[in-house]
Amino acid sequence: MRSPSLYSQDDPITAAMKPPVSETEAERVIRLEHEAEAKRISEQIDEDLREERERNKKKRTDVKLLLLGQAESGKSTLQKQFQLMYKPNSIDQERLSWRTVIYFNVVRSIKHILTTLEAWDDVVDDGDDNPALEELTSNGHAIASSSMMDVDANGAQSSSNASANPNNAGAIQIANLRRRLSPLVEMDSQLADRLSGGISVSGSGKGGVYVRSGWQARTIENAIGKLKNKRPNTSSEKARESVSSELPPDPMVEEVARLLEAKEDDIHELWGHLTVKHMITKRRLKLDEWSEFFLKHISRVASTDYVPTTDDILHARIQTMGVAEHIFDVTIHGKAVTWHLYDVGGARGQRHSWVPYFDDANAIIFVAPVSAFDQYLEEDPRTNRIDDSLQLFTQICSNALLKSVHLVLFLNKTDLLRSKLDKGLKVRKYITSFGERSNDYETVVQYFRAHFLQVHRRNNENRRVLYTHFTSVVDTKATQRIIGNVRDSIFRGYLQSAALV
Ligand SMILES: Nc1nc2c(ncn2[C@@H]2O[C@H](COP(=O)(O)OP(=O)(O)OP(=O)(O)O)[C@@H](O)[C@H]2O)c(=O)[nH]1
Ligand SMILES: [Mg+2]
Repeated sequence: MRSPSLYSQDDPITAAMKPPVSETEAERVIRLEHEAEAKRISEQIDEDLREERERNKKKRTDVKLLLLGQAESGKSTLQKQFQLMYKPNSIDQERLSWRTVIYFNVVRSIKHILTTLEAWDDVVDDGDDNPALEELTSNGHAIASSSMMDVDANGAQSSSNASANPNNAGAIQIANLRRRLSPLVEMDSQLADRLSGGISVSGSGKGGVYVRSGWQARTIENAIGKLKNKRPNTSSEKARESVSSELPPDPMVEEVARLLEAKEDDIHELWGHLTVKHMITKRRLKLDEWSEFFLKHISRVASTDYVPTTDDILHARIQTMGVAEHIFDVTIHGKAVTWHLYDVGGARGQRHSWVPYFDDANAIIFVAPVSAFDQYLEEDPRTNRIDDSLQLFTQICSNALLKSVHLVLFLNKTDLLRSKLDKGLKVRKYITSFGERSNDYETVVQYFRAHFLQVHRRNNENRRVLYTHFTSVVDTKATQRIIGNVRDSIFRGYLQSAALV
């Protein structure tokens, strides 16, 4: 028996496909139409399959990088550095939306200063340190924020504090400043609402404001436009115009800008006031790094045509809620690689949202702020921040889902550590195990590094390498160099593991 060939007349398929002998012209046209449609569908399927193959191929060159670490460790700031390096235009596009955050940072800082001063009756009494009050303000922004409520609800209380010390000129000056600054301070909750989109998250310590991924796009719609109809005559006006929009300005944000300009002298006076300086020296008033940064630059920030600089954006503070994905196309040694950067919220209440991202992560940068040896968690004021970082790092190193992930450790905020040590802060006062070691920068960073290395060693069944870097992620030049190194080493590790699959 002959086996049927493709051309064989006996081939049942060919036979079935053959047009009937009695086919009319009209039937022939319909048949050809059907055949053309079938061909189109078949080609479409082929094309879909080809695209899917392409997508899968691309997927294989996608690198997933998680930024992990406690709140305020610097993850989002590091993400901004990636953005500056690989998508610089996007920073320009969202530049104006950072104005709202920076205004919020300034208003919150002023509120925090005034509240803390009020807790001390607006005076520094060198001879009479009240241990109860010291306890109240030294350890807790949370405590400070609860007394903030009293100020808001009862503004008159501030002047009564001053009248209780009628001979104290400083207290009267501060009471007057509090009264004059109150319209600005009262904008705090509206700014918070604008940024969080009205969502409040419990357990955010000092009343922190969380933003979800994509908040820039939402706030930028409200933040642009003020000078739209004016001819640009300064570089900042030009910068505003470069972000074109037909959307109207946000009257609330413009009101804050107007108040800041009107109150600039008062803010200067408060920031330079002797009582404030004394409170800082005596560590009764603890200011966050971004508070100091923006209060030092208040003349610039308070000007009506203020446009945040890149340095301002790197110093701005807004808490991340959940997990924000950022995608960058990076060419490494001539190969196009898509990087997915996951910037997570680091507060304890946010950490549960990290786990779904562990499954297919290629690499982790764990960010630990080494300057935080004298600081405690917002969420739990009994836990020292370095302790929390070490505990969290232990969990990451020992997590079974992450056991083959490339691991990088950033010992961050080294600039702030240096300045704290220069001011004479003693590590052993907060970390007793530091003992009698020398309190200089090199000894301190190596001491902290050794602790992280020990955690890694004890949780390292797979003998994976830990890459450590001392960083200050607000320093663009240094950070971008480190990002380049990290990128290459992650990619090398990625290629090796891909080759094993
Ligand atoms: N001086 C200095 N400031 C830093 C450094 N790293 C971060 N900061 C500042 O610290 C603040 C907190 O940084 P973020 O990047 O928002 O912290 P985060 O880890 O994203 O915090 P969450 O989103 O709450 O988890 C910001 O105001 C940053 O500008 C640093 O190395 N040096
Ligand atoms: Mg963040």
